[in-house]
Amino acid sequence: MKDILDAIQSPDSTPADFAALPLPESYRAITVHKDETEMFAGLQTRDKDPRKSLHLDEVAVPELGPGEALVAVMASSVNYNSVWTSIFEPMSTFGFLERYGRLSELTRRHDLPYHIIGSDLAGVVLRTGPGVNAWKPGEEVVAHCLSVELESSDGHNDTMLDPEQRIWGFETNFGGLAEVALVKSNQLMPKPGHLSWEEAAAPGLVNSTAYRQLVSRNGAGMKQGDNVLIWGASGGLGSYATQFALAGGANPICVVSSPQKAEICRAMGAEAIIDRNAEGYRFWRDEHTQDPKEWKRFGKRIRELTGGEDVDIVFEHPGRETFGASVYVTRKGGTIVTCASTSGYHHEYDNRYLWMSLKRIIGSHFANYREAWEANRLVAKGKIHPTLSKVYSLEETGQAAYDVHRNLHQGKVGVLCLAPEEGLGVRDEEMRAKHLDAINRFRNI
Ligand SMILES: C/C=C/C(=O)SCCNC(=O)CCNC(=O)[C@H](O)C(C)(C)COP(=O)(O)OP(=O)(O)OC[C@H]1O[C@@H](n2cnc3c(N)ncnc32)[C@H](O)[C@@H]1OP(=O)(O)O
Ligand SMILES: NC(=O)C1=CN([C@@H]2O[C@H](COP(=O)(O)OP(=O)(O)OC[C@H]3O[C@@H](n4cnc5c(N)ncnc54)[C@H](OP(=O)(O)O)[C@@H]3O)[C@@H](O)[C@H]2O)C=CC1
Repeated sequence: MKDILDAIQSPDSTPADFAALPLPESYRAITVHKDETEMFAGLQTRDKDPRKSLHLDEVAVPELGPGEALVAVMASSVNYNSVWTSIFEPMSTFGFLERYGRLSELTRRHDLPYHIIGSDLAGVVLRTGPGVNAWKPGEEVVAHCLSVELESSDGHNDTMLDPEQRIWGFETNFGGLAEVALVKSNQLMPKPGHLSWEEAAAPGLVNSTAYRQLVSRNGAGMKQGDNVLIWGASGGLGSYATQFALAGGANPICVVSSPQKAEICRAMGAEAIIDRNAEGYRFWRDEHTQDPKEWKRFGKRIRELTGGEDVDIVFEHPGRETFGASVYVTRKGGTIVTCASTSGYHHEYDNRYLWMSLKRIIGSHFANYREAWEANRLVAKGKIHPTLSKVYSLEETGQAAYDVHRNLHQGKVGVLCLAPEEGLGVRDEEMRAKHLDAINRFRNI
């Protein structure tokens, strides 16, 4: 592993040097264990502690198949799907690995008693499998997390519709929170040269998801001037949705839960901000009953901020807690676009406000190949910036996931894998200098 790191850090290394480097037999990786899936039985969701279930293990390097690449991972990031994996909710991810393992001789590799997690990476290609021509050892890359087989025509127009669509590092093994990762080569994209390893690893999953959900015609198809209500506007998804809204000439109405988070949204350029904590919205009177008066109070607040307009789009992900309010405050003909249900997946809303006002609910999930590429291109062009706040070592991944689980973080939380320190891997200092303030906006707050 040391030789690999030395090659990555040497400016003189050539593709041939990388191709000639022997692969290690094993590497360090963050895992959950199949024999521990019941460890939190009986606990409330918030009390399930990722620090207890996430392990740092030495694991074997997987066999490389056709169309695949092994990547030396310099940095990764924590996504909420890793939190779900670590607390075994809504189900253990080992069921996904077993199902994938049944697909073919080659996919059987994924069905192991340990699951190497992580759905983002920035690093360097070490080896490519047969049939890979577009990528070579030594190339600096990021990887998006869409894994598809594309054997069915269902996914040939929109790769998210492939019946064998999976999220790498969540529904497949050999993810990015590790020193080495196995990906399909069409997950690879060029690493933006003006970013460090940990900055480059931060946007991938959430940036691509927010792009499809908000910008793409497969999602809400946001246009100039749209009022966009963004829940968790300084969080993982929300910090990119806010940037897309601002960059696309829309008007984000950012919902956050503290003055500090409100300040971050202001620093990004948003003006309409709601501190849901300070304003004390209680959309649920009790576990079973919502309070439409609170929906209305929330709607009035939005109208105050927009000069009397309702929102064209709601960028939804909290789910049960907020969904009734989201449907209510959407304008006639508007769109609620949802990609998650952090607070509960059984939503309740008053359907009269949906059908009588001709609103639409759109389900959105990650991004297709093209959308992920377009989202990465915007980062590479300095139009969208990483929202990295804090960086942990690989050993500390449990703590990093705990922070995200307990909503103690801002934006994105990074993890150094092979990178010995922060700030390495920048290749375009001139471009970086132009965007430095924006790149550092979330740091250490
Ligand atoms: C990029 C980052 C993303 C995120 O962070 S997202 C947030 C994290 N993700 C989640 O929380 C989602 C986790 N996944 C799940 O909870 C489950 O994954 C799903 C609920 C999505 C699906 O459940 P399942 O049990 O895996 O799938 P089924 O489709 O219900 O299949 C079970 C059996 O039911 C059959 N079936 C499906 N649809 C129908 C139908 N319409 N009529 C009759 N049968 C149906 C299937 O074929 C299959 O059958 P057979 O077991 O024999 O293979
Ligand atoms: N389908 C897909 O492709 C994807 C789905 N997801 C899912 O989306 C969800 C969010 O992910 P991500 O943005 O990375 O997570 P983060 O935790 O980084 O951000 C979410 C933000 O939502 C806000 N929030 C949380 N709970 C509530 C609530 N009950 N009511 C209102 N606001 C709330 C919080 O902001 P504040 O406290 O400031 O209001 C929080 O910071 C997760 O469930 C994740 O699994 C994520 C990426 C892709």
